[in-house]
Amino acid sequence: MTIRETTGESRLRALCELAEQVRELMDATTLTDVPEAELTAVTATLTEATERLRASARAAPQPFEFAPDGSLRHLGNAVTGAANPHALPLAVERDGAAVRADVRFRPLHEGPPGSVHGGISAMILDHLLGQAAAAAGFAGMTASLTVRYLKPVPYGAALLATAEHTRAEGRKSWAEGRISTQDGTTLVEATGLFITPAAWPARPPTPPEG
Ligand SMILES: CCCCCCCCCCCCCCCC(=O)SCCNC(=O)CCNC(=O)[C@H](O)C(C)(C)COP(=O)(O)OP(=O)(O)OC[C@H]1O[C@@H](n2cnc3c(N)ncnc32)[C@H](O)[C@@H]1OP(=O)(O)O
Repeated sequence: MTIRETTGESRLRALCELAEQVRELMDATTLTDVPEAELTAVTATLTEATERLRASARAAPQPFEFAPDGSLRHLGNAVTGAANPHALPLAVERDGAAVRADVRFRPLHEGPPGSVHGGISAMILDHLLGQAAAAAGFAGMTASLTVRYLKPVPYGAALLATAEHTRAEGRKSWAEGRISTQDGTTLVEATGLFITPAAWPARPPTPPEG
């Protein structure tokens, strides 16, 4: 894992703006109903744009790094990374060994008709539980994740994802969390086991946010 000090904040902001535009593009692609000729024309435009971006490419997404304010961030993360178009991106807030994030899924995340794919909910919970473990000082890799799907998760609605660290034993630690509606109805809940790899420092720095 690479941790470096960030230079080129202005370029990083431009990269995050590009990623946000790509999210808009993905939404538009999922929902578009324009005629075939327009689809073909837009595809040609995007093919050209893709080649322009590939003119100079790195081997991996943006790494863990220290932001100018000293916080640890991971702009390339698939769940929280503002520079990764795959990410919602989730803005995780920490309160002791508990974390929370507002979530609004999009039609792009559809699994069953009209609701969110279960794997997407699991991904969000995996990350939240992992951050709760890290917030408690037990940053690690997910060893197991148990997800219980209680009610379909809607897209388009303002939802809340929360998680907290529950206990630790050596390099193993456990966390639990849930995705709920604003009125407190739990839609999905999860428990996870996180293991700090033996090769990691005993207590890696705890990330204040995504
Ligand atoms: C430097 C800066 C850092 C900053 C840091 C910030 C972090 C910011 C957090 C962000 C939050 C991200 C949250 C998403 C996190 C992912 O998505 S991680 C990606 C998905 N997970 C993986 O890829 C993990 C792949 N697996 C592995 O790498 C290894 O199997 C593991 C999990 C590290 C364990 O390997 P290991 O340390 O060699 O384990 P090992 O010594 O064999 O066993 C240790 C103990 O754990 C038990 N165990 C091992 N595996 C399992 C298992 N799968 N199930 C149950 N028990 C198990 C063993 O039985 C043993 O138990 P005891 O005998 O001690 O009682």
